[in-house]
Amino acid sequence: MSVLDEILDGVRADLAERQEALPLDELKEQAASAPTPKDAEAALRRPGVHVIAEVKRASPSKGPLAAIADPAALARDYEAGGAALISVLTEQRRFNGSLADLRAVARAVDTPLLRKDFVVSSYQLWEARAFGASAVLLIVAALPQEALVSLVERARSLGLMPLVEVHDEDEADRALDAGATVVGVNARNLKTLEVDRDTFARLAPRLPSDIVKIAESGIRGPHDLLAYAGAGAGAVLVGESLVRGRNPREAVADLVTAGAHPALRDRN
Ligand SMILES: O=C(O)c1ccccc1NCC(=O)[C@H](O)[C@H](O)COP(=O)(O)O
Repeated sequence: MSVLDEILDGVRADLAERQEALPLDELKEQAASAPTPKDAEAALRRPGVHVIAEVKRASPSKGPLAAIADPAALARDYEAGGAALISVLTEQRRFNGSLADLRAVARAVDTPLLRKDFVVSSYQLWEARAFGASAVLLIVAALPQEALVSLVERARSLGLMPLVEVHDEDEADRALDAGATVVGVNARNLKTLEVDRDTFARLAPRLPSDIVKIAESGIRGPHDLLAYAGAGAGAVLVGESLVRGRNPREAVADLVTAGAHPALRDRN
């Protein structure tokens, strides 16, 4: 069984418990009283190469990364550093995240939030909406095509931007067929967990120019952002190097400064 399959088994079990505890109708009522989602895609389409800063406590590849006792305080640092979006990992078993983290961050910042999880059901989209997200991650490798198409449409109908994540050529084609307009290329192979920073440059030419292209994983600092920018990235998604660093606000600001270089301004 692959790491992704193991994660998905846990996600389905946890989801079944939450669905048992809170029927969909009640969750929909909570979503209806949540604030209107922000326009995450517009934030990514502004000139420059943007930073999506991630609240990430642990990962399958590295184990514990950072305690993050106060995710809201970390998110405020990310916002002060200029992050265009903040990603909050809500998967519990392997990433030690939660929907409570998402809610705490939503109450603390104005920056649009990405719910980063392993979405397999529209119930999780309603949760994302109810807990304050403006965007959701949809991983092509985790979804049959029919489900992907339906979740892309449903996310949009709830006002959430679908960020569709791919790892290879076939998945990139599936993302486009599903109507994705924002595509993340994850350099982390979900079978081996190894990071190959050449993946983005290989897949980017396959994605039309009007697609927002996000380079995900393994970004250590401005030099990686600039390399991804050179290969066509409109944004980078960064977790580990921010949560392990000494000053997340400064680290985000350094990335944002690199992404705002005049040579990169007119590319989106
Ligand atoms: O991070 C992992 O080990 C991982 C393993 C299996 C599935 C997903 C995984 N990570 C999710 C992500 O995509 C990253 O959190 C995100 O791209 C940030 O990556 P990094 O900057 O390398 O922490």
